[in-house]
Amino acid sequence: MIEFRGVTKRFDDGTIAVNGLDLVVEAGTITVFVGPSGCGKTTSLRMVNRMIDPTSGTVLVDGRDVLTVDPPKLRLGIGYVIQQAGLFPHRTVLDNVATVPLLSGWAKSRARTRAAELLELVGLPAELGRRYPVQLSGGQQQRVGVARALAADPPVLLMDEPFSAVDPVVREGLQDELLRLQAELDKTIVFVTHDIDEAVRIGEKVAVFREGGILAQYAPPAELLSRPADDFVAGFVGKDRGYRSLSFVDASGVEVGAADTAEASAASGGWELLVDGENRPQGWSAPDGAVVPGGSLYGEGGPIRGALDAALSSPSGLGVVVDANGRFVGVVKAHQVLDVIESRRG
Ligand SMILES: Nc1ncnc2c1ncn2[C@@H]1O[C@H](COP(=O)(O)OP(=O)(O)OP(=O)(O)O)[C@@H](O)[C@H]1O
Repeated sequence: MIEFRGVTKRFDDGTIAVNGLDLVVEAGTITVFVGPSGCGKTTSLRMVNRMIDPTSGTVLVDGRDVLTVDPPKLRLGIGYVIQQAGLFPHRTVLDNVATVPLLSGWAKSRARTRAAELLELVGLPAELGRRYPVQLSGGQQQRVGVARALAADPPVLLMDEPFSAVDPVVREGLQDELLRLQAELDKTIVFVTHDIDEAVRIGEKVAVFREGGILAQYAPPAELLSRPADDFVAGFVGKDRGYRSLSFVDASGVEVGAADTAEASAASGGWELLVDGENRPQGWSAPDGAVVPGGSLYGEGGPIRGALDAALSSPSGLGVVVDANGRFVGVVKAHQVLDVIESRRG
């Protein structure tokens, strides 16, 4: 657990970067610090591993005031990942990952074996270990940065805009990878970003900072979207928040209709779903016989947002529901989904 108690940071030039921060990061969770530029996210993060010390107040890691722990010792238990990975350019990927174990006194062969395991853990092929950082893509470098931070198996991981230098598609892949890793490793992670979509996607709790280093709201993502504390947070979480909040609502109660393609056709004014030999949707046949691409597919059991999107994006107006193997299960209509949302308003 990480705890900020009345933490303020005033730099020598008088800038107040963090102002009276009170916040608890629960062990084994991903907490995201988000907010506009200059609102104190990085300063708050760096007070955890003592790259910056507070002017007043206390930061505790597992109940210990960090000011009572020697910084090098403290940092052995706290992995740190930064934007563009911050890898050592003249060391191979494997040696980059082995850095911390070597610093902790491990024998070289053991450190390298561990480094190889970590590359596998973050989804990189072993042969990349022999390359130098410049010979990797941005996304691969970020994975190496994560592997390096995990090398000493620290209980705490600090991540400062780790994925912001890569394009949106790679970024989403890295976010998924982080969520997968976290399900396995159960670290206490603090993740800084200025991207609210990234924050609500990966955070179990999200701290929204405002200018002047003030905490505006600290809540689970669903609550931020459905009940922003004030106009600043509402503005920051942005447009479409009603729709986006459906990402956190389950779809129980939405009836999936007509599990066969012929019936789907009857219900849709001549539109017919096309499936392959494995019953996987391939698009629609329009009433005039033209073949058109399908809309988004809704994976059974997913959040209700996916069901609504499938219906809205389908050329026939029938959202296509598939099982975990991508096989056709049935169809949903937008009004059915909306009826369920309405009925839950209570
Ligand atoms: N060493 C320093 N001396 C003086 N002011 C500083 C120093 N470091 C940061 N600041 C100021 O403190 C404030 C908070 O900075 P910080 O880097 O924590 O913000 P941030 O929210 O992480 O911003 P960004 O998203 O742009 O990285 C800013 O106004 C910044 O200019």
